[in-house]
Amino acid sequence: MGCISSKRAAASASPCYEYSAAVAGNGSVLLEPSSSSLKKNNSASAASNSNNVSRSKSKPKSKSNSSEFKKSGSKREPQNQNHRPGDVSEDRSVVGGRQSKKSRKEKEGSYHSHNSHNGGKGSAFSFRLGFSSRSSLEAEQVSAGWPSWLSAAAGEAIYRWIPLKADAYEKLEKIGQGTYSSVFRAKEVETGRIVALKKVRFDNFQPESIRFMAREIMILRRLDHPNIMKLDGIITSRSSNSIYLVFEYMEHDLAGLVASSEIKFTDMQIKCYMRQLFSAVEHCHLRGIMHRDIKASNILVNNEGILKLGDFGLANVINSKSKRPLTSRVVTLWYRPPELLMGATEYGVSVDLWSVGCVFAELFLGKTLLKGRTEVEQLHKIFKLCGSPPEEYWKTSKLPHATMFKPQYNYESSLKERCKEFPTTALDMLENLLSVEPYKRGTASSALMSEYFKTKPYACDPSHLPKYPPTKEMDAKNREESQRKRPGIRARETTRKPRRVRKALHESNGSAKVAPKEDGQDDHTQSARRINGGNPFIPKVKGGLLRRESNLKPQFDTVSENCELNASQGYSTLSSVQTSAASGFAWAKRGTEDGTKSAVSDGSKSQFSALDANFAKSTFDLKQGYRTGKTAIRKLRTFDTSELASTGEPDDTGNDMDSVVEENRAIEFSGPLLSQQCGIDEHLQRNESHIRHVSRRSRFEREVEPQPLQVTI
Ligand SMILES: Nc1ncnc2c1ncn2[C@@H]1O[C@H](COP(=O)(O)OP(=O)(O)OP(=O)(O)O)[C@@H](O)[C@H]1O
Repeated sequence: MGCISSKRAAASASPCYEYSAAVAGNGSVLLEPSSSSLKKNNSASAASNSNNVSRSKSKPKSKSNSSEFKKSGSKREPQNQNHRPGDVSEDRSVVGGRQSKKSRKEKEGSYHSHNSHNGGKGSAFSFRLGFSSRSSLEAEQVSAGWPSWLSAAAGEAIYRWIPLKADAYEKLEKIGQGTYSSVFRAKEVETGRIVALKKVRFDNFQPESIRFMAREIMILRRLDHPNIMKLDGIITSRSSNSIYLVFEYMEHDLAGLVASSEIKFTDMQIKCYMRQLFSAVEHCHLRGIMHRDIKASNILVNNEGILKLGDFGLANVINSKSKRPLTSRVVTLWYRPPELLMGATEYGVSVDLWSVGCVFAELFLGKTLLKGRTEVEQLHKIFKLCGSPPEEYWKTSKLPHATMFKPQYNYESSLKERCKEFPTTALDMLENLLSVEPYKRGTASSALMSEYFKTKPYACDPSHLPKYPPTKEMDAKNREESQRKRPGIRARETTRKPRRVRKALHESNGSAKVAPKEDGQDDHTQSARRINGGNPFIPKVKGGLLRRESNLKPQFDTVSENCELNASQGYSTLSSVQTSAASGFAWAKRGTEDGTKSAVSDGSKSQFSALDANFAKSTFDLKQGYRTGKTAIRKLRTFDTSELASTGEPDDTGNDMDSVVEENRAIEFSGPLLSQQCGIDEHLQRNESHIRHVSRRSRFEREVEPQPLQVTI
């Protein structure tokens, strides 16, 4: 296929790529160096080694070396928790030698300590490695300064790079918290440049979790576009169980901007952001990558108005030839397309277009478009907004759970009504993006060529966007927290909104993800704390049914299994709760793991009892969660390896990450998907107040617990 060159691409300064190259890139991800380059590498690393050794010997171990990072003047500077004594000065390969550019070039041969961005077809990343064995590659990488655990599990991801030096950065404050990472602002000592350090931690050096991270790195290295976050390099330590990914620093994320009450985007500004976002998505898709977690908080914006798509932790390579099923447990719930909610295991880039549609609407509305609290509710909201698909769709659908989710009544789309304030061309584009049928969503390229971008008011130039005060999702959260701590406000707010529930979830969870939220609340502070599988609050009943969830990332599934165990111990009666196939939606319960089919109880009554049980169990889990949650997280904070597990080793296509769906996965319902006539809203409200009550009580219990005395030695 020819080169994609258009005014649009030029306008966005997007490089010109061949589609065929992108797709061909899917499979071959490795590099074949010539034997001479191999020799060069060997001698380079030997040189690098001796250099490191002599440096570590000559450099006396000082106190400040006890932290991997240079000490910041700021008192708030977080210390590296994973530091072990001797990390820096005793272990020569703890941090690789990142000398001045010139000497580095001389000494390292073909290694790069930062992103070389040779982007496009010629990427070093996209050839085959010629090492005689994995162990020789490992030896090579270890001598270049990489820890062996990383090289063993993710050699390809770090191929031809050397680690960056930790003490080349001064770590400043924490700026973001993700599911499995913390993000810090930091200063590059030599240049004063501000960067973002994403700390990714692994428990017990599990190869699967390392390979998940490796996939993110490999994908980031494959991408090279002004609207996609650039990975500058990796800081690692031989002994620590974490690494830092170094990114350029971005002042804002869209979640924070949208949440700010002072910011209301104009049409031109929205168009400017959307053009940049579509350009980023187009680049990913042309390079054979689907992001699978597009949401406002993963879209970063700097003070120059440049938007960059970040967080490729769930991204995957598109492999149209592969018959391997994909996991449907991707994309944050509010941005998750209907086919994934219905369990699709074969899907493509159109999942991203749905998410982009949700972000698009959010920019206009100033709040999240579809805020389901459970997968079922999310799908219900989608059908109510976008219309339920025609009969033909259900007849021909191969989606695993399609028959279960088919609504009894057809819904007409209410999108026009809900978005009546939008410009016509924007609404047309939104209708395409939010098509329940994926093929109707078009492509990022077609969106960029749509009438929306061709009509006035045109997109403004990024440099004309206003300079915003700090508005990260985390800033918004902090603002909310400090507001809440102010006396007077606290009492009022706690009676108005069940925040305590979410806080409890947050705390018991151990990671900053929660929660169902109520209309009118700040969406994005919620999204950072959304419900996830690690939350003991989630009522997942063994053997089948209910769960109040879930925009979890797949890596946390195992955590919820642990919680499921806790729950089932004390609340086993709930496992017999049945759902109904009778009204509202055609329910069926999938066989449990041992293959038994559940009986289907009758009538709408059981629908409600399922929902009641769900919420009742939530309260149980909430209490239980305080006790078990943290241990559960600690023990089982591991990745859902379903996409990694099938092969273990990379296959020829390099697409080993992309595979097996959770077999035997119990279908998790949060209650039946009811039509509005069934009064689900009132029911949810009732349950909500029940949760509120329990959370208040449990908080009260916690508060009256005696606090341990502080002992000063
Ligand atoms: N380069 C950056 N510059 C500034 N802030 C950043 C940068 N990268 C990430 N952040 C902040 O950190 C937050 C979390 O980062 P990121 O999404 O990459 O982590 P994650 O663990 O994958 O998160 P999640 O689970 O929410 O997807 C972002 O929402 C953003 O606010």
